Amino acid sequence: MLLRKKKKTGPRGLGSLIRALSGAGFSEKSLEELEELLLRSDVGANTTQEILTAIEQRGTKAATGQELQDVAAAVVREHLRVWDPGMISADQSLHILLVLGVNGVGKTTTIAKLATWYREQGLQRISLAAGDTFRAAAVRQLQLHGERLGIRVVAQQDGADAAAVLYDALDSSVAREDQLLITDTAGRMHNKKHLVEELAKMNRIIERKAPQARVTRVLVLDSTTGQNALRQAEVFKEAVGVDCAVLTKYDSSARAGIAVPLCRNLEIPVAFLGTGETYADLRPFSVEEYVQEILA
Ligand SMILES: Nc1nc2c(ncn2[C@@H]2O[C@H](COP(=O)(O)OP(=O)(O)OP(=O)(O)O)[C@@H](O)[C@H]2O)c(=O)[nH]1
Repeated sequence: MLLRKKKKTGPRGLGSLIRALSGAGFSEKSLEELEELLLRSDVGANTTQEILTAIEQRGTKAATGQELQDVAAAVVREHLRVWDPGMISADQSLHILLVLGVNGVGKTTTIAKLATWYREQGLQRISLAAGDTFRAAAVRQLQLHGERLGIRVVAQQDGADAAAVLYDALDSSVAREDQLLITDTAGRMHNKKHLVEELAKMNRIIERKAPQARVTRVLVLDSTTGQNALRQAEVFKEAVGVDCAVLTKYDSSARAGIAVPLCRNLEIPVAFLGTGETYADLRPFSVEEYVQEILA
């Protein structure tokens, strides 16, 4: 695990398709092809239409390929939102990341990557809490990451109450003066009532144990799953609220456009992109880089 680095594939061909519309390259067929590729890349129907309209308004006859690409880039750029990971820094007191997401999206790996990233930013006291007690394997997996990274993991026996894990973790995090506590949560999205109750319970415990702590709800989404990921975001946002998202498997997604509808339709800013399977494969979300890559 966490050894292979996957090749980047990209959505892609979007940029060359747009550039090729310039001058004599324009045809209804090539415009349709572009529409299809935009939709397949998951940027969303409204943004797809906006890009097509902007290109037509710019006029494909006179514009260079690069100018058409710039027009498309401007549309995409306008909708993107960033959550600044620098909001958590070494000179602040306890910040709690509640990590949300359904099983299989890369949640556990992302927690390990976040811990690695923040440690590299100079945070010295970081703990992890194995709050996905619904799945025994998730607890073990987090413990393994913690052992490999030399980062403390608070866990209880299988089937323990997630809130009890957080209770313990907060006790020790406050005592150790942790700067960051990253808490896994169970991702049973199909049971919205349970999701709400679990998060409400966690919030009450934080309120009681660490009222000064700042809390950020991070939703982990698998960027290869397109509309599914958006649906998950919708449910989590409605049930418990979401402050920012991490999009995993960006490296292996041919359609990584979901940051656009995520920001645009659900108003969830993106914090990081997961770019591979090693601990170092986490990149703060940059609008410019993303726009360049989507339209490469
Ligand atoms: N290529 C790639 N793989 C990733 C990324 N993030 C996670 N993975 C892989 O995705 C798989 C699932 O990741 P986990 O962290 O186990 O996912 P989880 O959400 O805890 O899901 P379960 O453990 O299946 O419930 C693992 O094989 C990870 O190595 C990423 O950004 N890029």
